Amino acid sequence: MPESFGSRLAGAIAAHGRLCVGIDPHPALVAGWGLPDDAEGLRRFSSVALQAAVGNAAAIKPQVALYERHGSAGLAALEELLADAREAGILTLSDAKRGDIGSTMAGYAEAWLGEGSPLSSDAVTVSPYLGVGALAPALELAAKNGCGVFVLGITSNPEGQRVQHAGGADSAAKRVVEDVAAWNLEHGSTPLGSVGLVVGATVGEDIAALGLDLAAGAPPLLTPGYGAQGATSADLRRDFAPVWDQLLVPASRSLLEAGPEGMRDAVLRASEDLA
Ligand SMILES: O=c1ccn([C@@H]2O[C@H](COP(=O)(O)O)[C@@H](O)[C@H]2O)c(=O)[nH]1
Repeated sequence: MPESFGSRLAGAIAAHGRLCVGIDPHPALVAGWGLPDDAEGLRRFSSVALQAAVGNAAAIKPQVALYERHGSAGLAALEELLADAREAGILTLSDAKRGDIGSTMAGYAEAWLGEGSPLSSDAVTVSPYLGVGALAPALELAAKNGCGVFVLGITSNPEGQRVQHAGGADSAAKRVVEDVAAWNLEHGSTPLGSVGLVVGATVGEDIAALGLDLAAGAPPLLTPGYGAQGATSADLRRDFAPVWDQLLVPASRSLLEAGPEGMRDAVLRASEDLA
């Protein structure tokens, strides 16, 4: 059996800290970096962002949508980034938010977690709207290949609440958290589970309100919202204190806005802020 993703992630956090560098080639950022908004521009953008992250962060998180804008040429740039990151020894978490019925989910799983697949990543984000059970092909392939899956729990955007909080004390979000805990408890949760949750840094106060037990099954917690969306390290320390060791904190625009020359320093500052 390969080393589990939970174990690999815990090792990466111990070695490089809990920052995850988001690589989001928004058109305005690409232009601000003096690059053309085409596949070649994305390639150069990704390469500089990767170099800023290597050795200074636990993982990178490319935002797949922003590569998909350029069709197959954009995805080729993403494939190159993933290969370069693998070569550099930094974990890759592709933010693709995939989700479908089980038989189709198997296709997504092969694409993002399959051994030797062009877009193969260490982990991928998935949506549980069709049921956590429908994600089984991804969870199973991840376990087989030593990869990880991050399931949307409570997201950082204000619009998420209407769906995710639905059900009150037995909310949709709570059921997702419970299903992820059950999977990790059955398949391994030491030092961390290999199935994680996305829990927005901006909605940390909702954890208690919804009665979410984020410690059960030790899911890694990806907490978008730190930086550009307004959440601070103080917010994270207040709301996530009992599960601090499970945190993988992504930041994209707040690092990328520093530009190609300033990005490495921005990464170092954020990493220090989260230490
Ligand atoms: O709940 C969620 C889930 C995913 N995201 C993604 O994270 C980054 C955040 O970027 P910033 O520039 O650091 O705000 C982006 O790729 C989102 O699609 C999220 O924000 N919230």
